[in-house]
Amino acid sequence: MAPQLDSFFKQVDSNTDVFIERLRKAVAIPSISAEDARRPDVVRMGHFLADELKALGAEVELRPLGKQPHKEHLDLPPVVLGRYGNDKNKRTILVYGHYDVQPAEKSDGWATEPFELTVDDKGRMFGRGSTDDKGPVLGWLNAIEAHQKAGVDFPVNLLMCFEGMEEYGSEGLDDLIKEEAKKFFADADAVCISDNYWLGTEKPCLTYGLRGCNYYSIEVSGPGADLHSGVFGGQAHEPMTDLVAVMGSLVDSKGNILIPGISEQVAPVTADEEKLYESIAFTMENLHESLGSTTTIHEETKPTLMARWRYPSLSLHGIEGAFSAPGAKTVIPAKVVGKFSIRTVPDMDIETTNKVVYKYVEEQFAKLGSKNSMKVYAQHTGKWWVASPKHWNFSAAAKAVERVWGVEPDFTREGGSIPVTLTFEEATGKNVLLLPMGSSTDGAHSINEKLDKRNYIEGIKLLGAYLHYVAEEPQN
Ligand SMILES: C[C@H](N)C(=O)N[C@@H](Cc1c[nH]cn1)C(=O)O
Ligand SMILES: [Zn+2]
Ligand SMILES: [Zn+2]
Repeated sequence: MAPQLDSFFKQVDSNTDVFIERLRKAVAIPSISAEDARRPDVVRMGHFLADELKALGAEVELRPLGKQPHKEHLDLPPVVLGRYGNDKNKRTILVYGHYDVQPAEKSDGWATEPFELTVDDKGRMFGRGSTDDKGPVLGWLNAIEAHQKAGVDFPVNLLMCFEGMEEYGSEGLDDLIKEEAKKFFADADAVCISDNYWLGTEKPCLTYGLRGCNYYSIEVSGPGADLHSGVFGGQAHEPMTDLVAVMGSLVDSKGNILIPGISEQVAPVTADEEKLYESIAFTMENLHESLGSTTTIHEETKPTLMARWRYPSLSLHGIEGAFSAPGAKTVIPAKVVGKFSIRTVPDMDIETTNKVVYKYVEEQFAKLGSKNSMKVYAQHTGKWWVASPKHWNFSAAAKAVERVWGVEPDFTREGGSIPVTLTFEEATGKNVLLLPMGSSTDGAHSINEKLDKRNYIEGIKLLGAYLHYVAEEPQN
């Protein structure tokens, strides 16, 4: 394998500019799944990927998913299904990624235009989606191209499933995965997802767990229209005052969730699990660097990692309808929608969690004695996932990490969520591996999201090397 991988690696290095150009084109498409007006851009991004794949010789289908639930005027973006290679003597690996991105505006505080890939002198490639998840998705395409240019036989058959709604709860994808498990995905021997991050900036990891995510809205309304606070203040119940009181009762500033019935569902920590945290390469400095501050709740790494992987958390995200522009508008908003989410862990149940959340929010609102109306509902939900890393899929990836990065990877869990991971595992019955490309300082979902050139280029080598080791790894 050594000379083959060396030729592949050489091609990756000499095609650096081509691969960065491909990322530049992808970042330039503002494929924001959460914004209705950007839906044509999300669709455009799906077509861009499909065209790039076709040009590389892959068989590609754009699968429509129908209308978006609760937004029937919007078509869901298509799922890009691809196949590269169909050799019965090779293993088949199914890879998943997403081509949609989080919202981004320069005015949010970006130093550069979010949809223009900007490479600085430290090799940091700034742009929305660079690390989450356009860089890793293009990593698979780049690995194919470097094999072709190196004249190295592609070691596996590759099935690809790239969606455009991951950042909005993967609407519509669960059903497609279940339907295709015994059709398009039938040959898959294992699944690999590159859509998370290292714990720090130097040590690669393989990931075997994710938290789930239940995302909620609380709508409070009363007045027929926005009001003048001088003319009407003190006379009408104000939706924003009610909402802030309810939202303020969900979590305290130490991160404790105040809703009864949440912590009761969390599985107890075992003695074996306790030991795992000791060997992970992670420092508080890593956290300070990726946080961009030292404002941590915990002072030590173990409770910090447990808070990220092992316990639920509740975050307040924003208020739709609230005055948020600079200046001093004296308005009483007539209707406001508060958004919060709970990251869930074993053994939390989606429905039980919804039930206790609705009950608690309704009780808190009732306590206010307000004449306004309140509605609470889940926008989307997705279950947590924890798998066994004792599988050839993981051992092949560990060898690839050692070959490319020269170190043994850490085995980690992830605080974020990729809702369809569990669906892939259950529907195909195959092992799922998370193989991250980006690092802890990439700022996914934040301003100034970036992917380091080094992580992109070595990451392409990693994805390709993983496929070579997969081809050779003995069955468990
Ligand atoms: C880890 C992955 N790259 C990611 O960012 N996932 C999102 C998925 C999500 C869940 N609800 C909305 N989006 C995340 O963890 O926030
Ligand atoms: Zn994301
Ligand atoms: Zn992602």
